[in-house]
Amino acid sequence: MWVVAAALIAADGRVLVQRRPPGKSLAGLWEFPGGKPEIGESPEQALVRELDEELGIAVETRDLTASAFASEALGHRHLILLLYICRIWEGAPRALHASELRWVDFAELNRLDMPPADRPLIAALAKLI
Ligand SMILES: Nc1nc2c([nH]c(=O)n2[C@H]2C[C@H](O)[C@@H](COP(=O)(O)OP(=O)(O)OP(=O)(O)O)O2)c(=O)[nH]1
Repeated sequence: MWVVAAALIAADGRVLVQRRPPGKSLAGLWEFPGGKPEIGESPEQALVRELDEELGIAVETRDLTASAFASEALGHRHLILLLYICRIWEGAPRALHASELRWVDFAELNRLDMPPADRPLIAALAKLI
């Protein structure tokens, strides 16, 4: 399973995370916004679409910087999670799919309950920003 996700980074260095809603797999855990590419989409096109659907923001593919990936078993599937950094977007993110959004610094990011694939990504992100 391939998933693309974005670390949106605000001017003050905080990162946006969203909470997975009840009824979904991994409900209640915090994640980077994103999702699965559809057939025929590039990873960057998929992420632009997901950020529009999930947060209502407009992002240009050129403003997505490929940054890190994680490879983790997830139940009986195997997840490859591609993380992009994004610092430029239009609009104010709203929780259109998530139960909650939060802008967090790295100390908070490390304390949040996130899926296992996200742990190594946070460590990688800390070195990149
Ligand atoms: N967007 C996102 N997904 C993540 C992260 N970490 C992580 O393990 N995932 C997993 C959760 C989901 O299984 C999958 C993303 O799928 P999705 O959000 O598009 O769809 P979904 O919840 O319906 O997925 P699922 O029920 O098939 O697991 O990737 C993350 O940081 N961001």
